[in-house]
Amino acid sequence: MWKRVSTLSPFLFSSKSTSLARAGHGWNACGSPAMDLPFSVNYASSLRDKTPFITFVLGGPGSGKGTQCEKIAETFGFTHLSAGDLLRKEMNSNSEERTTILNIIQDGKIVPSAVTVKLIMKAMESSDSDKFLIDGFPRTEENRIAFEQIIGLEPKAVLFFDCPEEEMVQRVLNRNQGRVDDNIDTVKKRLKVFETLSLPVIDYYSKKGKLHKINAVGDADEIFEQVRAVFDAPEVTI
Ligand SMILES: Nc1ncnc2c1ncn2[C@@H]1O[C@H](COP(=O)(O)OP(=O)(O)OP(=O)(O)O)[C@@H](O)[C@H]1O
Ligand SMILES: Nc1ccn([C@H]2C[C@H](O)[C@@H](COP(=O)(O)O)O2)c(=O)n1
Ligand SMILES: [Mg+2]
Repeated sequence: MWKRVSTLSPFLFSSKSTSLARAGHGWNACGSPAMDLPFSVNYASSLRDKTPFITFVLGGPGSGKGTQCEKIAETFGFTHLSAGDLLRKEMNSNSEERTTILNIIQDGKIVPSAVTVKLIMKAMESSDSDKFLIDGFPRTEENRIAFEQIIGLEPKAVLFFDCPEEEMVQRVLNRNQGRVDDNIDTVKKRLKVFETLSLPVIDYYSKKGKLHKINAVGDADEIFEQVRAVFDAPEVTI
């Protein structure tokens, strides 16, 4: 059963739109926690009524999150939402936030949570699914807290793809999908951000007993067998 973790603050129910300028209040691109959400949303309550099955998918850059999410979605019927893909789509739109998002991604940093959570929530709201894989989120404690405050739900399970840095670097540099952050300078920065800001989130879910650590080295199909065991286990009833 889903646990509702917080009462939404009154300011979540006004009708203002978001902008990175407003998001700048109380938040920063490096992920320092701030509790005072800078924008307003009014669609979280319908999401909470759906009480969807949420799995967060974590791991460093190039650890194979996207690759494994595709297999999980196909096998177990989850809807795959990649936070990075949602941000790239926003970056390539005529959104007033596109340049700021581009600069943050190119610099290997983390986009303010207000922006990312809003994109995830919109995607969840516009889907009929009740099972979501949220790939690459939460990347920071700030991300995690913002999701809890705005959506009021916790993940049922958290996957962590554990991969050595050298392997991640090689995979990213060989990816060849034209991503602005697939270069050695940005990858080094992303690895540092992963270590300083994302590992504490992984530690948080480990302490809560929700973390499933997957050895992300080897053939993608072999890795998926470890993932399959997680979703086949009786304690993770989908
Ligand atoms: N087990 C694997 N062995 C070798 N290469 C892999 C493996 N899994 C994925 N790859 C390749 O490594 C690259 C990175 O994989 P993927 O995009 O799934 O990682 P990611 O964790 O989503 O990365 P990012 O956080 O940068 O989005 C891709 O080119 C993918 O095809
Ligand atoms: N929660 C997130 C997820 C992603 N981003 C930004 C910064 C990442 O380097 C970039 C690419 O994400 P990926 O496709 O690797 O998951 O997108 C973020 O700021 N916050
Ligand atoms: Mg990815």
